[in-house]
Amino acid sequence: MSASAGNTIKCKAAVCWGAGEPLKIEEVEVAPPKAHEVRIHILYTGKSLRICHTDEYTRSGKDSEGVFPVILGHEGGGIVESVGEGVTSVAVGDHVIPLYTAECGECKFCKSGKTNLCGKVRATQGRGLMPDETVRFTCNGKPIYHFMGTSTFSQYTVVADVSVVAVNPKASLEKVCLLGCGITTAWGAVVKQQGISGSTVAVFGCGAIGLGVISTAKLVGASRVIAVDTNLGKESWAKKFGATDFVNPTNLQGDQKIQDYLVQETDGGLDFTFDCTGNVHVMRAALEACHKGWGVSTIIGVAAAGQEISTRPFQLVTGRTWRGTAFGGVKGRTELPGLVDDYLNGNVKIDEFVTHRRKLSELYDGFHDMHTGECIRCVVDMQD
Ligand SMILES: NC(=O)C1=CN([C@@H]2O[C@H](COP(=O)(O)OP(=O)(O)OC[C@H]3O[C@@H](n4cnc5c(N)ncnc54)[C@H](OP(=O)(O)O)[C@@H]3O)[C@@H](O)[C@H]2O)C=CC1
Ligand SMILES: N[C@@H](CCC(=O)N[C@@H](CSC=O)C(=O)NCC(=O)O)C(=O)O
Ligand SMILES: [Zn+2]
Ligand SMILES: [Zn+2]
Repeated sequence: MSASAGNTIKCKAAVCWGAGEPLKIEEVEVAPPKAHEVRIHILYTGKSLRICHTDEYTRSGKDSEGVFPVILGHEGGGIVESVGEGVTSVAVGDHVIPLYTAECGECKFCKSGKTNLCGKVRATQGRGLMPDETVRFTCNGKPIYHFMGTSTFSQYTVVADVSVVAVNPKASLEKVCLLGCGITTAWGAVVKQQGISGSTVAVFGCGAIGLGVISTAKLVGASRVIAVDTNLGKESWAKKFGATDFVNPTNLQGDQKIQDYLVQETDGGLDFTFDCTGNVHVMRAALEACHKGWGVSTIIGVAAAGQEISTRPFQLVTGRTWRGTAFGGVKGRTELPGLVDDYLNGNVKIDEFVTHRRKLSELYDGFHDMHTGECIRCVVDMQD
């Protein structure tokens, strides 16, 4: 047991006090873990300079589940500081990755074998609470909500035991923290679909998610991988990660739509497409760029509250499939240790995604940097 076990820990965290407000570095109190909870010393947390779009989306007030004040962050790596009663899956000193998609192994979802969407803690998680409907964070006496069951923008966080996995300590947490979201999502979105080997693929949006989809599609043997992005600076990134072609949809002749261009360019459409933008118009284009009879389009991007997708039902009647994925369909506790080993063996790229590093005190600066479009992933050193 560590010396701090059983005591409240005072540490620094980036707190968002209200929708649309900046993050403020504050001293917070982190209560000890209750039964079936784990307190983690977070060493690194990842973000796009967009802080992984999803944190920014909640900060901005566009998330229908957003609650404030809150400690955001969901792509972290750390070391278990203490555990509550009944925790058997991780121990003090383990190197761990918090999981925003829990895996209890016992609920209807987990037992179905059909999905990674565990139901055990999702309802309380969506309300910013621990499973017992209370919070472990306070700041100046005020309770602070949790985020996605992880809250990695704090030097210490508390998570449910079903929401954390121990990984090989030989892997640098500075790198594998990124498996907490983006890279794993992209990897799973590709490897969990049959038939991508030998097929044509189009990837809309070349941030970390899109680049991860491109590199995994290449890895599994896709015959052609077309990257689509409005940001010209992404062409060299897309090619570096394995894209065979790059198209800027704003540079097409006349008023040609990107889906029409792609259908023409690929003799009837793509076998597989992926939306990695979160833009509902792009999602439609990605579906309509699929080949009649068999094309499959996967939505990965998260759209703001109130946004809806649309297309002519004829697109589906004529054999295209529209689907989506959360955390790439990956079951975190079962599969992340293997993915970490794949990284150590050189079979999964992580280092190539890291374009920026920041100190905790600079975490919010990243929100400004995000508008430069130069960042793929930024790793924040939470001790600094
Ligand atoms: N389903 C899941 O489990 C997960 C979903 N996500 C979601 O995935 C999405 C992508 O995340 P991330 O890669 O970090 O985001 P980024 O913002 O880093 O990347 C998105 C890319 O798409 C480009 N883009 C914007 N508009 C268009 C357009 N109309 N056509 C083509 N490209 C466009 C952007 O260009 P520019 O920079 O110039 O705007 C940028 O290059 C987000 O919505 C995120 O919330 C993330 C993780 C997990
Ligand atoms: N609260 C949001 C939900 C946004 C969302 O879809 N999140 C993804 C992960 S995005 C990571 O960067 C996800 O896993 N969804 C499944 C889930 O159970 O939340 C909203 O209400 O829009
Ligand atoms: Zn479950
Ligand atoms: Zn994310």
